[in-house]
Amino acid sequence: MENTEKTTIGTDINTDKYKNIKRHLEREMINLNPIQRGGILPTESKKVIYEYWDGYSVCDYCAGRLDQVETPPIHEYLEDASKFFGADITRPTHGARESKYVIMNSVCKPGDYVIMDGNAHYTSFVAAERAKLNIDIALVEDYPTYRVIPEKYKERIETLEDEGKPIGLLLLTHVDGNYGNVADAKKVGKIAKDKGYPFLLNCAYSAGRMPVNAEALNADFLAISGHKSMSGSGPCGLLAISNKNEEYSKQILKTSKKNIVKELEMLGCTSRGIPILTLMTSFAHVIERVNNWDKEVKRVRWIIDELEAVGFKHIGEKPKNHDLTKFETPILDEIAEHDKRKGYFFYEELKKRGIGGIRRGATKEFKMSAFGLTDEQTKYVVDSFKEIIENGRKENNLN
Ligand SMILES: Cc1ncc(COP(=O)(O)O)c(C=O)c1O
Repeated sequence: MENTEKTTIGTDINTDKYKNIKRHLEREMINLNPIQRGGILPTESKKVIYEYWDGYSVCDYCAGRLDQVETPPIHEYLEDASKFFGADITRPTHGARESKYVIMNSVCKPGDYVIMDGNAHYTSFVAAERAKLNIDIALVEDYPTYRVIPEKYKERIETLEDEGKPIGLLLLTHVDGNYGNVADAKKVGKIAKDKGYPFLLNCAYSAGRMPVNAEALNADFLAISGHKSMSGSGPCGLLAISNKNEEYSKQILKTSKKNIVKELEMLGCTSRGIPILTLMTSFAHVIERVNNWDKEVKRVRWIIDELEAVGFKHIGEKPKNHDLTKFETPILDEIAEHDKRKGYFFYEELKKRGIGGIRRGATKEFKMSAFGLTDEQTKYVVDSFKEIIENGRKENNLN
């Protein structure tokens, strides 16, 4: 018989505090945090959220698997995404890290070595650890450039081979999250190809901001972040797969013995609501901005020139090729020493001017991005930095 007894589970929990959660950084502010700039939704995506905000909202017409859904046009979107990324097959995931894990867990065997660059993101390490792989590092250049050295991959392959250690995968961070260096993926891909190892390109900071083509870069797989660089609501991502080596795609897309349409690595289905929907509605916007990447590169180079002239030092490769920029800022540090607000003066002065996304209290160095800002906004940001420095100098009698 059905249990109709009334329960009181959870009724003593005060849930009022969850009812009106406000975003700490106001939406109207200019957000300079590099992880945020490529995930800002265009208006068309914001509007569609109202249609799709229920739980499994994209699954109304599912015939068995997420990537095959025709209404909304997920299947078509994934085919178009493959075209856009120069790949053959694309699957939705929950983010770049999940895409990396899928590859590591399916293409490699436990105990294999994955060779990654010295700028690799922590998510590459945790994905490898979870897949029970060993990690080997291809060192990068020292301070202040930190550029990836493609030849180091060759060296590491040869060393591991000499030591009889099994290599399962080469992984390259296309654009790293500390310096915004754009690695020479094509060269690393060529090394992987010549040596016969699969090559995974972590495109969390590249695909969706700048042109990325798996075939042209000799990449077998692209790990793409929807919320970081494809104007998607988090969490979402894509895994783009080249089908040149069918052995790999067979392993990655292996289906369950019991639930025969469900792909194991996707645990059947991945992104099942708003996130995948926003990837689709933002696609036109993403295509347009990728085709305007040259303007973004010009923008960041201009910012660096302007801010180096007032005492900032840009860290990373020169010339700069990506919007994520790291600065050492000794002048801010000097002002902080004298200002009564100490290290918080910079954050507070920026906030007054409607600018956010720079870490609170950071004055020695910080990362920023102006990706997608208008020219007017870019100038406003740079002028605000200059004004804050000038005022700080004057008020504290610094030269
Ligand atoms: C270089 C790089 N790779 C991967 C990630 C993780 O991306 P996701 O959140 O989509 O897993 C980040 C996040 O900051 C990153 O900077």
